[in-house]
Amino acid sequence: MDGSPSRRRHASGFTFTLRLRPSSLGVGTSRPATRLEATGTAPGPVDRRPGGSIATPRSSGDPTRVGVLLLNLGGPETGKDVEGFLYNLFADPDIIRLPPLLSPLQSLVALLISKRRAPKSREAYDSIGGGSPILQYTRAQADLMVSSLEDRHGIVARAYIGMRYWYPFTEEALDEIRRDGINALVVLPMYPQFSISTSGSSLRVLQEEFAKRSDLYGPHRMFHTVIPSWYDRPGYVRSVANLIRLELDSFTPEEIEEGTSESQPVPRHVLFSAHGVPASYIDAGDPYRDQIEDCVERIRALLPGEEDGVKVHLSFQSRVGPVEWLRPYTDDVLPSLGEQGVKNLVVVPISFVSEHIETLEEIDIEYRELALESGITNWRRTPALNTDASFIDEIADMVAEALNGPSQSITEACVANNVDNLALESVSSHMEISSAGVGGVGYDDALAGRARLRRVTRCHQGPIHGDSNDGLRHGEE
Ligand SMILES: C=CC1=C(C)c2cc3[nH]c(cc4nc(cc5[nH]c(cc1n2)c(C)c5CCC(=O)O)C(CCC(=O)O)=C4C)c(C)c3C=C
Ligand SMILES: [Fe+2]
Repeated sequence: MDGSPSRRRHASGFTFTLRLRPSSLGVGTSRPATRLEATGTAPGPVDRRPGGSIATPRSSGDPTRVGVLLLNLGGPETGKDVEGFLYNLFADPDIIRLPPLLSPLQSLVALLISKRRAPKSREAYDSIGGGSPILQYTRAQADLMVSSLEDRHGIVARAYIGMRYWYPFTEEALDEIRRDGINALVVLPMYPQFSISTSGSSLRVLQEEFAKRSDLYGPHRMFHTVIPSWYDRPGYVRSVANLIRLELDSFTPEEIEEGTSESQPVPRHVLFSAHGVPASYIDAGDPYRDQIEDCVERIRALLPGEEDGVKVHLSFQSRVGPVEWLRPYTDDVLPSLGEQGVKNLVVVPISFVSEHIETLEEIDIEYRELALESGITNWRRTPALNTDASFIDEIADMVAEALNGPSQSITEACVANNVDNLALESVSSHMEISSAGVGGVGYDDALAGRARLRRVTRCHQGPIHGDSNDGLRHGEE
């Protein structure tokens, strides 16, 4: 933006003007800043219309104060956080959804599973230094995005981090947003592809908070818009492709020769390893697998093809518990590639934009070991995008476009992505809970095996989710 007013037309025909003005709202910057200011003039009740852009709440007449809320999963910072973090994760009905009759037991189920899983999980965190780096990376991304937003678009904004399962929780971020008087909020899940279990779950929390306090978060006080997924953004796709090309180029002529045989004419292989979800989520309308496949295809199009000696594969990692997850599983694909004579492999953690336990431990330690045992001798892994400059600019561009383009409310984003289409229907009267056989998501077979997810069509316009757990959340005072 160049400081001159830019006009946008709402789908409904209402026009308002965004103008840049000097301001002191900059975060972490001492130079003269500019403020995105909306100068919508028409009086009236509410100027956020479906499909319209973010504009100033009419009743206040305040200048627009822009906030960007980055949503992420969160992770334990030390070994003693692990059990509480796991409890919060398994208490989330978007991770384990019990049949309605059993939903009062969600906390108990979460308690049993988190207790059982904690030692193994703690060991994994110990192997990467004792805690998750996800918050540090998200903070760095937030700070750099704020600078890029100002440098590239002249938009001064504050960034907030809302984690789903550990500090700083989304509710804390909302407190800050309110204290800072933010009245135009862009909600950006740090998951490129939408899943009901990740972005959907975080949006649910926001929706609940907004519904509880419509006096604070209603459109007369604060407009919001959501960027539900962004796996198809050319800048993001290019950034990932660039990282892969760097790794592909690092194979030496000797390695290329070693990787070329009669049984394996393609010397270099790329394995996109996406976080899995239970297969039943996809049956219930979770767009995640389609978005992963589309994303991989877009990146593949920017890489050398088979004729240039590169072959691309996709698999799914990190499954938990006894239910069927998206296939093929990464731990099946690695041995299979080894059997096919693959020697040179670049693994790409495709659903993550920062390093954490599932890149640093699961891929770098467990899968690497499996690959080497399987005969894949020359192992590479692309780093997560982390603070990659072109990626940071891309998220800043997304935010700028979201502020100026048609808005999408949380409810609209949830409905468009089938959030709340999951409900468990128990097909058994046998509903005992036992920790025996609980291997992860596995509340035991009595629940997992004899219950199935079914598709329901329920589109809430108010609070989209009334059956939250009992309010007990580990980590909270
Ligand atoms: C796209 C990303 C993710 C999806 C989809 C997802 C679904 C999902 N995850 C679990 C269970 C666990 N996830 C855990 C950690 C974890 N998961 C993601 C991302 C996605 N999860 C991240 C970024 C992290 C790491 C956070 C960190 O600490 O760095 C864990 C805890 C680790 C462990 O004990 O293995 C569990 C458990 C389920 C059940 C699920 C879909 C239903
Ligand atoms: Fe996960």
